[in-house]
Amino acid sequence: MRWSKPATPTTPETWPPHPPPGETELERAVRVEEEKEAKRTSDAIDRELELERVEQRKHRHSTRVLLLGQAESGKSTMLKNFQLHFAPEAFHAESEAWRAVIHLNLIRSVNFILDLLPGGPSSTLSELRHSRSFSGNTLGDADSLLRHFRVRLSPLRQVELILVQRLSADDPARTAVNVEEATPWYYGRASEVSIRGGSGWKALLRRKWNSQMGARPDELDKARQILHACREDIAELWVHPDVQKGLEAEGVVLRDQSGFFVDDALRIAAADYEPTPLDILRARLQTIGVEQHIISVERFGEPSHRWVFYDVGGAKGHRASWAPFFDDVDAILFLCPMSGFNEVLLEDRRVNRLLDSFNLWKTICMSRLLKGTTFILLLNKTDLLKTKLEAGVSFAQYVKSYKDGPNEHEHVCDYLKRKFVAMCKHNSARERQLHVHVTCATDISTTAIVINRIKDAIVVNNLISSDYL
Ligand SMILES: Nc1nc2c(ncn2[C@@H]2O[C@H](COP(=O)(O)OP(=O)(O)OP(=O)(O)O)[C@@H](O)[C@H]2O)c(=O)[nH]1
Ligand SMILES: [Mg+2]
Repeated sequence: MRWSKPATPTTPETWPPHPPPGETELERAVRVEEEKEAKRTSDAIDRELELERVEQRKHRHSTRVLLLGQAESGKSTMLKNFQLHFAPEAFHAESEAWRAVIHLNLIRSVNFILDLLPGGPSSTLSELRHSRSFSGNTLGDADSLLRHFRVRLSPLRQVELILVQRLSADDPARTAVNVEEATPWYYGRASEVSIRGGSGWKALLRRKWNSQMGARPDELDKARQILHACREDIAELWVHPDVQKGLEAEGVVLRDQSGFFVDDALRIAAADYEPTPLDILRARLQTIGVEQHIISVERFGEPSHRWVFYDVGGAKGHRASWAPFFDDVDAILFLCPMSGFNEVLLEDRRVNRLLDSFNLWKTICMSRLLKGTTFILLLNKTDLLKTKLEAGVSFAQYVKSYKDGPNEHEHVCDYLKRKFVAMCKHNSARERQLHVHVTCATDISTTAIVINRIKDAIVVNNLISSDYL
């Protein structure tokens, strides 16, 4: 907020003014009180102005970027890439915290499988049908196999509880039970991992145990030991033909879901597991609300440049909290997951993902607050788009305006690029800087190239708008 100081009634040399001649005792008391009040107001405004100046001095070398896009478009993953690129030491220092998220991703997938298959709490009315078709084994065989895994892997429920408690320990309102409420539960999906509050949870996992945290000092170690003891069973469960058939019968492709680590269970559940940068990029942690992340560029012998990122929750219920951040950013990074053309939103299963991205983009372009802001559009998840098209999923079947365009990756990317650029032109109040990149946010080396281009585009644009160029 900007303050302007009200004009003082006299020049500073004559402040406070001389007492008027013939002033009574009462008039004097009133005048002195008024002068005191005026001084208090003036001092308060001076303090505000000074604070603002300090803030401006501090932020002179900051670039502020707002990440926008629907849930699971890859915003937080792109942010991790910026961290890895600009501040690799800080990125690596956080890998221990990410280990807990990766373990939780893995455990939730396993518990999801056990709950979904016949006999589990989430199995549906079709249970009987699937039990019968469960591998062509007799009903008894299938039942006893699943019972065997459920018993062997039951300690994972406790590990899940410990990790959730530990990750959400700074937020008393969010317990292991209501942490689930952040995302609507959907029958065919493993539940989300979501924690409110920026990067505070990372510090929590590093910090030594204290009595308020609710987890005993050895509990994280214990959780890792239990997971380690279960790893052979997890791997066995996953490759078992009955389990694969059961998931297929339910129409669940677990590999396509965010935070899928079951293929790597033996490595990830190993006692000495250290997450790789790629593991960290693949870890899924749903963003709740708006998180501010400050990245200080690690460069020796140069003054540090700061990047301030606002990473938002993309699900429909979180979008109302985006607008207050619109008027104070240098660039918008908008992500559209191209592979979503044949998917629906998790929070509203009537809405196609690509259509939702189009509508969001249109709304952002039309925003008056953003009329002068540089836009960077990332057409993300290009790898998944390619896999889908190569597997024969028809783009034109879902996007009617594509008509009889070739079902090839390059053509589809080109089409989407043209479509987004045209929407931007059509809906922006005035001409704006728009940079478009096709990305795979889980590919570190290609994303590094894109990040350098983004950096150049934002820096040049800032120089232009500050009249340096
Ligand atoms: N294969 C593939 N996976 C990706 C890509 N980009 C992101 N992901 C994965 O997609 C999942 C979701 O990404 P996030 O970055 O958490 O999505 P988000 O936009 O921050 O989602 P919200 O926080 O819910 O708004 C993560 O597990 C990522 O690893 C990509 O280009 N290719
Ligand atoms: Mg996110």
